[in-house]
Amino acid sequence: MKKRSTFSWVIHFAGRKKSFYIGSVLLAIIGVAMSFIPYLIIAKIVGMLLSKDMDFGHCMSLILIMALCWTLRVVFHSTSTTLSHVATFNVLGGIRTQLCKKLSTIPLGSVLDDNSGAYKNIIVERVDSMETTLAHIVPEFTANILLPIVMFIYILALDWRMGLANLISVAIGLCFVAGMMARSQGEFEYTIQKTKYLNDTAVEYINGIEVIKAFGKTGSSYEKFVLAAKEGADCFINWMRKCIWFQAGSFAFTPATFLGVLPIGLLLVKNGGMTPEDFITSVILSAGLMGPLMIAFSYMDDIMKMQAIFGEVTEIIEREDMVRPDTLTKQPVGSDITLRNVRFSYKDKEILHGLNMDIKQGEVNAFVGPSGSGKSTIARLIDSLWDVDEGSITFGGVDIKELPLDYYTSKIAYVAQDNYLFDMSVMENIRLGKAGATDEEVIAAAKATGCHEFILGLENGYDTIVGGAGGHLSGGERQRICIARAMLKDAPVVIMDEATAYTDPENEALVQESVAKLVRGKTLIVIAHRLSTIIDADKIFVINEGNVEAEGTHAQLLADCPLYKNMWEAHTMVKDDDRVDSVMGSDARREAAHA
Ligand SMILES: Nc1ncnc2c1ncn2[C@@H]1O[C@H](COP(=O)(O)OP(=O)(O)OP(=O)(O)O)[C@@H](O)[C@H]1O
Repeated sequence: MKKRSTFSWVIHFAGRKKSFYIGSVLLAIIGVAMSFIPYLIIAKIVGMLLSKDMDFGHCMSLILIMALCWTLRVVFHSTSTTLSHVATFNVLGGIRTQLCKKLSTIPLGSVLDDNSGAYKNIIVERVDSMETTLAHIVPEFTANILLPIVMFIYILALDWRMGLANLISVAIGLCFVAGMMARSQGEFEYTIQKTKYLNDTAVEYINGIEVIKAFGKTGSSYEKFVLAAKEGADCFINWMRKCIWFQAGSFAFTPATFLGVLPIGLLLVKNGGMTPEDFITSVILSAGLMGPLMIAFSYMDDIMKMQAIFGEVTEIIEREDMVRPDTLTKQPVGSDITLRNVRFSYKDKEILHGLNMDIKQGEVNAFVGPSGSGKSTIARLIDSLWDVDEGSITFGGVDIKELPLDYYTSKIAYVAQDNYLFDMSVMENIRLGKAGATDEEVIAAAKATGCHEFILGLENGYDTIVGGAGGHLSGGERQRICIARAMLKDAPVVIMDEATAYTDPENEALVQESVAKLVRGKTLIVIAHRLSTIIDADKIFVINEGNVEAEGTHAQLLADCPLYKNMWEAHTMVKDDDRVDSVMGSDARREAAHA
């Protein structure tokens, strides 16, 4: 992809509001003209005074014109800033929309591999922090750069020597700037990096506060945050320490135009090379020359920060999308899923080593195997959350890479373990399964999965707002709402990551009941953690170290697959232990009651 400059990104994101930026620049230019006129008027009045040719009435009308110019300058400047703000909010909105869109088109792996705090930080805070710079830079920069240029050209036209005399202090100031740049090379990027790390750490700390408290890690996690804050402060102080004297030198000398203008001008007047009126005009204009430029230069830091943020934004935006066609060219027949010689790695570590699987339409399939063997990875590949590195996955005989993403995702409903519910009503959360579904359809899906009664029992029924990540509901309730959402989606294939949590018998029975209703007549792929739930499956795949070690029914595998047999024995033993525990528990209770 062609690399774009920050300017080109701004124009790109401004979309139809880019004309607002153009308008903002034009108004800023008119504002500059309004700022320039008063200087000429002052010079004119001083000239009249010197030539003893002063007409009071004329002077008063000039002063009125000056006042009008100042007023118009404020009007044009404010309008320019307003337009620029409107365009800027469009840019920020555009960036955020594109970032969010991008997160859904790049492989999920590349999103999950990154620190989640970093995404929040960039989408919310970093983008927001550009607002002031971006909104003010157009009018301010235009005015503060253009006005001195116009003034400088005017001085040159009056007397080119006076023009050049202005540059003496600028040259000295620039030497200090060059020294500053040389001393702080690399420091700026490092400071930005550390600040970003600090922000990410802060977001991560807040996100993980529940876990941190639960595991008593407040001290060590807080330490990480404190260390990041200290590093951030240290590198900033170090950077400032290196620059401060050079910065002070440049601030002191650059605006001191009188250092060159006064001696050279006086010499010219003395030798008859310039009239006193021109001298006065040049001095007045020179006095106002550098102030605006210094203001413009003070934006440099912000501009560099903005460029760094655009760098982070474009790094995400330019990531490679999952390659999928826009239109359906090959129509799948049925919904059989076939995996052939599938290989897959997370970064450099190969997890799946040439898998083959046949998942038949309408059957119940289970993936079982030791923890970390690759069950969830296979399910995510089937759900097209990642792309296979080698081999293929077909759906109804067509390679899923040849199917439009929208089409394919409409065929698969994924019920994950850690089901996410958005901070909105139960009704809206279920409706996410099918865009535009009516309330009746949502309620029908909830009834079909046996959730209707418990939803009606919530504080505001279907209008109950569930907190961020569904925090106001129990784990079992969250999962059942997600099952209702999947039901509404009505996809022919359901992938279910069986919950390992919330395994209390009552909830388990309710969830199982909901699942049974959800998958009637559909293909079910269940990642099973409790073998007792899948003994009736049509096909059980035993996954071990990224390979299919065996496949068959429960009875076949018990007879032929030692790994499955061991797992089953371990599972039934745990169940027996549970029973022993509960008996002992009731005995203990009885003893306690007697006591
Ligand atoms: N995003 C990731 N980046 C790097 N490695 C990963 C990632 N996700 C999973 N893995 C690794 O891939 C391997 C397979 O993980 P996977 O989650 O597929 O196993 P699983 O059989 O579903 O395990 P479990 O039963 O414990 O959920 C593990 O070694 C895991 O550490």
